[in-house]
Amino acid sequence: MTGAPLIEFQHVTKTFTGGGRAVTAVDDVDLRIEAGRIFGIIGYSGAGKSTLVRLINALEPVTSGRVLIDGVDLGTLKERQLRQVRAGIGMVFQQFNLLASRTVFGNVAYPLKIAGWKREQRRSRVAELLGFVGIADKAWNYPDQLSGGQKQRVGIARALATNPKILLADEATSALDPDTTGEVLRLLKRVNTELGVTIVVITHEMDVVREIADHVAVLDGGKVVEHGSTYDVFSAPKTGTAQRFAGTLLRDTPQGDDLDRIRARHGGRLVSARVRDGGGLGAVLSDALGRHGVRFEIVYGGITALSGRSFGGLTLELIGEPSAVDALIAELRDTTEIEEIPA
Ligand SMILES: Nc1ncnc2c1ncn2[C@@H]1O[C@H](COP(=O)(O)OP(=O)(O)OP(=O)(O)O)[C@@H](O)[C@H]1O
Repeated sequence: MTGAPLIEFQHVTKTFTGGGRAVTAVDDVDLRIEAGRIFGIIGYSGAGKSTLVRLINALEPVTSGRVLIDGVDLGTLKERQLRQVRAGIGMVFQQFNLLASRTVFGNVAYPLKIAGWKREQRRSRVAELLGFVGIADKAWNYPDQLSGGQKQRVGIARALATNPKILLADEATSALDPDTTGEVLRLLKRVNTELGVTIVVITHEMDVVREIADHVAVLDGGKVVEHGSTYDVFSAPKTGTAQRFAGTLLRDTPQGDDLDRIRARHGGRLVSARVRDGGGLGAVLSDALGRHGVRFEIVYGGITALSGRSFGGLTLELIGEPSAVDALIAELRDTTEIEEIPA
């Protein structure tokens, strides 16, 4: 996975004007999405996620900057060439957007028909796709006879029909219950690993990012405020927005009433330490504690995994001579992200 990114934003701004006012939905975004990734774009409502997607599939022109797909600047293309680019990009929607008057087969065959596939080719391609998404037995059902999860499987099969390189999933699981969400996310993962499709997942749900995204960008007010590997961004979030999203995964530091209750029960000094994969906090602690003659008790904590790597926080009560506790904290600071909770 080297070379030019499959999708690249270079200083992209998108401003909507109308009714005498201007809204900058995407604000000077620089972003590279490499081929083969499942890339999450997370942000609250109004952050500019849908606009970003519409710029990728050239449904909207940029106001300034460049969007490149496979190295080609979309701004330089004529409408006919843009249609070709769009044909290489599949799209999955929150509300599925299936044609109610057509069967499952008819819905999945539709883009093939438009692309001029012959009847026999269409038949075998649709059969193959329905098998892949696991609803071959529903081919002759209509959308209103399907569950939400089944409808989204149809949506995914339809999006994949013409063998796109890129799949854009805009809140694709937001209308589904947690179990069904899990099934659809596992299917998207197979689309990525088995078919090699690069997936851009737009979501406001941290669970979706955690489940499938290997890389992520956090969008806020039209700007990318943090981006990187999902583990790096959410195990050590820097901005308030990323911290709030990370906080929905794990409560690892005591706050408010929890902290008051801990204080009431523990008279010693309290420190909170970050736990990071490979950080070796346990070994560092036991070694330093022994040497300084300080005892400890774990009073609060949470550890979870992201992309198969653990992170979290532990709050310890340190019990010992004040000078020994000071020396211990000073020593731990060299190797560990540790903070004393003020009394
Ligand atoms: N066609 C448009 N005309 C005017 N303003 C728009 C248009 N599309 C989006 N906006 C504005 O741009 C901003 C970003 O909207 P966008 O839909 O991209 O955000 P979002 O993160 O996808 O939010 P949501 O999750 O609520 O859809 C909002 O302030 C929105 O009102």
